[in-house]
Amino acid sequence: MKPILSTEEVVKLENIIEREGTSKAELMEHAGEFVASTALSYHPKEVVVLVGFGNNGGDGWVAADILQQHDVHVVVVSPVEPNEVPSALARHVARRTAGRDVEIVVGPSRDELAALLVKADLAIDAILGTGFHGEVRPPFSIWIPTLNDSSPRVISVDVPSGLDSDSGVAADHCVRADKTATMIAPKIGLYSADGPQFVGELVCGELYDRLDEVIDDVDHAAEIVEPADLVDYIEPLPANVNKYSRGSVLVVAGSARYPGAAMMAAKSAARAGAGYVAVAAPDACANLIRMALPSIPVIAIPSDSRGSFGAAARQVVCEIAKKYDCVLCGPGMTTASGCMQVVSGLLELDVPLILDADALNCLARLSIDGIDKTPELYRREAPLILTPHHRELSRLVGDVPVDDLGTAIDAAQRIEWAVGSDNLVVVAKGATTAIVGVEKVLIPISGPASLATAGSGDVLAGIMAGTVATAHGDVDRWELLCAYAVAVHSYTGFAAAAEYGEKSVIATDLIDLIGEALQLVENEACKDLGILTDGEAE
Ligand SMILES: NC(=O)C1=CN([C@@H]2O[C@H](COP(=O)(O)OP(=O)(O)OC[C@H]3O[C@@H](n4cnc5c(N)ncnc54)[C@H](O)[C@@H]3O)[C@@H](O)[C@H]2O)[C@H](O)CC1
Ligand SMILES: [K+]
Repeated sequence: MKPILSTEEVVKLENIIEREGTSKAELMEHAGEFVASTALSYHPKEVVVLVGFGNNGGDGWVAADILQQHDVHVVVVSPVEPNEVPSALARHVARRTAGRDVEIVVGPSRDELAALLVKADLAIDAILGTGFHGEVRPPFSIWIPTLNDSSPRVISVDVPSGLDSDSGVAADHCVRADKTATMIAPKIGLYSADGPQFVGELVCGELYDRLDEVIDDVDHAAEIVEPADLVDYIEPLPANVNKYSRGSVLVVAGSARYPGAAMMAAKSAARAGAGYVAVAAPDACANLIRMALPSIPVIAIPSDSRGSFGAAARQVVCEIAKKYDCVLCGPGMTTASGCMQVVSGLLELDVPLILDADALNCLARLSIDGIDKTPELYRREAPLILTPHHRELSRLVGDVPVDDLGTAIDAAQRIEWAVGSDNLVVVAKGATTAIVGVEKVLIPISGPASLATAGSGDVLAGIMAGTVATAHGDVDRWELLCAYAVAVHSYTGFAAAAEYGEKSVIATDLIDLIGEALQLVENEACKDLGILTDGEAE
């Protein structure tokens, strides 16, 4: 796993590295080398390097120097003369670069800058880095839109200029990068809020060869899960299994209004590998589900007058649920009072439980001012996985706003820390999904925007249930298991976008591609680990 840091932790890490004997000046040299090598991979002939007042600019001055030594024609665009750069570290490298054969343009007008960019085939954005806050001031408020309107490829140094490296909020003017070359470790803002829209492809330069020895001396805002980290969950199906030993799932879901959600979740759980999946649905929609899913037994549960779980549902559902390896509750269920009772009953059972969709809304309603204020509601011995999107997560914590990765992690941690159990995982779904455990935050492989379609969450919940059931409780880290399920869901998105076109994917497409997605995750893991698959070995 690869750590993601807050800006504060990056600064702490720089100080630790300095105490270990590598100065900030040396780190700046390495940062410039990394930017230059990233640029050289495009074989540019004419490069414009835009530098700001601070150390981000310093990285740019170093890169300009190296590129020029590789026979690239370089123009550095600076707001001030090299001698007047305020940061001492950056001033030192600016003067050095100025002493070589590099063209320097100080304080160009908008038109002069545009003319320089027209001639270039690559631009390096070293205007603002982690020191940026607020709104962009002149001259950068003129430079940035001019750069965004120009044609060359753009590499941003550390963060796209104008992006807050912690919140990921983009200022009115923010560089839209093709590639971001970040330093030491990715900053959390690159994944949060507007970050993913501006970052382009992300590459990271470690800058310090003993980074592994010091990286755990600072807190990690999150960790990126790579395919190789998921290898423990990739296992062939043993020959001697039966349908029950493969893992069983009970999907407690559906209503007369939303029977489809139960169907999609159940079918997804089966496609994800569970050998026996059953649905417990209100009798008002049980027949409909039965007809749609011939391979899945459907247990009819007493309904209320509107076709949701009724008052007698809790006892019936809980009696059945005890027998399964995993229970998934919520898709299409509504928040009728019978549903709230079903949720509170399932929470009391000793069975791995996933609460999704309306089960989360029921849970929110069972508390008064956020579930974190009444942890006894959801504290349990058996594993509990909550899979809220941002609105559901906000409701769970008493309507505290949740609208980006940072606020989602904060809200999920409130829920986690109120209970403090290793068996509780909050999968905070969003453009970037965060899997929040009591100690760690994991960022699994993100899927394409095609996944933002109605029913996609039901498919994820089903994949999650199938994954939990097939693990049979033999799980060291529930967060990592959830990361596997999210990765599989992400790959169904890639496979479906390739098959149907990215705008045309609908949730039912994803279900039939779960098998392909399981294989894609396995292939990526093998690639990461340098293991040849059978096909490649032949
Ligand atoms: N992380 C590392 O280990 C390394 C990072 N390096 C690079 O250094 C920058 C951070 O440098 P710093 O000098 O702290 O900040 P910046 O260069 O981002 O900017 C400071 C500069 O910008 C001005 N400024 C701030 N806000 C605004 C605004 N709203 N409008 C206009 N100007 C603004 C401020 O006045 C300062 O002058 C990091 O990102 C890396 O690129 C090291 O080089 C290597 C190690
Ligand atoms: K930058």
